[in-house]
Amino acid sequence: MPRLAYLGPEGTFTEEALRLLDPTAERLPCATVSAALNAARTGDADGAVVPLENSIEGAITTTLDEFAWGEPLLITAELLLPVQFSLLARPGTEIPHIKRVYTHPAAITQCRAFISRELPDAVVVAAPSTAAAAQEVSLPGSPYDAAIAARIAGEHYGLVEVAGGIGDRSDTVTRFVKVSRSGPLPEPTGSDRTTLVVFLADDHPGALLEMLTEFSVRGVNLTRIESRPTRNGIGRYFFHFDFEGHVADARVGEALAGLHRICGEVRFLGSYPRADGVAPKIKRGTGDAEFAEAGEWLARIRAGEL
Ligand SMILES: O=C(O)C(=O)Cc1ccccc1
Repeated sequence: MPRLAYLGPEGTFTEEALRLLDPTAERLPCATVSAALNAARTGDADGAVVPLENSIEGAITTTLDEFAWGEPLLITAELLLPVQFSLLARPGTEIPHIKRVYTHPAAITQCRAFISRELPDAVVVAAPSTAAAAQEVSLPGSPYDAAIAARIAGEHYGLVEVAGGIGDRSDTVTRFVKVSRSGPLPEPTGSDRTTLVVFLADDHPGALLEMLTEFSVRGVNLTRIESRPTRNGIGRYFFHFDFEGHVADARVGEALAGLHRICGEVRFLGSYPRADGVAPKIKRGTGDAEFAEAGEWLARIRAGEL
């Protein structure tokens, strides 16, 4: 039974994602995304589950930066989880009494309309996770009056639901990934995604276009691109890419090799099955058989066969 670290404590959305990704895993709650990833790196856990992006705010930048700067990890699975938020408080609390709210930053950005409509005077403070916020609010003498978290977190920590379904949209989705310290890579399924971090060799006009061209000429469809600061002064960025396909696909392998030739550093973060099962549309001339046939043709002319 694998032991998986996750952003805890019990009752986080990440725990729900972990249970869906691996129902039999032993669960190791950690206080932060970094701590969960470190547990996977050191071997305290066999892997970790962390949030990567959501459909309202986009990237969870702590996770992106860990993937770029920390010891390398391999993404082996992803999950899309619809999330519903509740306002949770100690029994007897009513909305007019709520002056200090505690929750994870991703929940703050996804419940903005409710907060400004129902709690216009409340101070909202960032917590390490939604369940950590619920746990803190449950303590007698807590400086917070309410937490925003999953309803189940309220059940864990003895809070009542003051309001439910408080997200700005009912169809908000968070994408989680499962990572491990090393391979093997998941086998290609025909509906896969690959994730990379790419640092430029040097800053010059067209550097981003050159990278995108490596994908474009091989018919590789991007599904996410982010720029993050290199921490080396203003105006210096590196890039995260998600795209359709598996590194075992010829067009993806060739795109990676092309990036490796022209960029400063390419960090491969994994090829894994897509959670939505969508298969890529393979453009004419970019299928595995066409790459193989072209390679054989080139070998023949190099051998002097006319
Ligand atoms: O804090 C949690 O419960 C998490 O798992 C992070 C998070 C927070 C808000 C939406 C989705 C994930």
